[in-house]
Amino acid sequence: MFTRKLLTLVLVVQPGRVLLGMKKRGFGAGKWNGFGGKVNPGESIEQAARRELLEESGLTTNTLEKIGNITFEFVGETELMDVHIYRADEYDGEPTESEEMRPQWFDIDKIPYGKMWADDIFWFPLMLQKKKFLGYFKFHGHDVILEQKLNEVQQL
Ligand SMILES: Nc1nc(SCCc2ccccc2)c2[nH]cnc2n1
Repeated sequence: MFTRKLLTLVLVVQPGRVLLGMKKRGFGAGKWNGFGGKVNPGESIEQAARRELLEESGLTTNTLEKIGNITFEFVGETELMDVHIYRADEYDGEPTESEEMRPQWFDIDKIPYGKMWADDIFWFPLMLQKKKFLGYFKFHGHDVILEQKLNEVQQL
């Protein structure tokens, strides 16, 4: 019996570069990732994505575009992670370090996949091409992918 936990992830993309944050603590600590986290009761998923982006990076955006939805299963855990992924092509503010994240811009051809979640190398190219996708990744621990599905879709 699986339950699902709603989570958000926002990638801020500018021509030729993407903003990532080094997660300083908690889930995924030590990996570069987009900005995101939990959806609070009474909050829409999009509102939660905006809130986490502001809390973790200091940025706001008018252009949050839903680009993907990936479900993560971790062997031995009965709670699936239902991650709703957004792309922001514009932003206001300055990337600011928070308790959770240390933001840094990366050239598209220098994205540090070796220091990111192992699934990212599969769907980042779709995200960067503004394609929409649905995915499922089954992890053993935090580093080994046992099974994966990833399909481009026309609408989410
Ligand atoms: N890129 C990526 N991100 C996540 S978790 C993102 C959602 C999240 C969860 C908890 C705190 C903050 C943000 C992943 N999990 C497994 N593979 C993964 N790939």
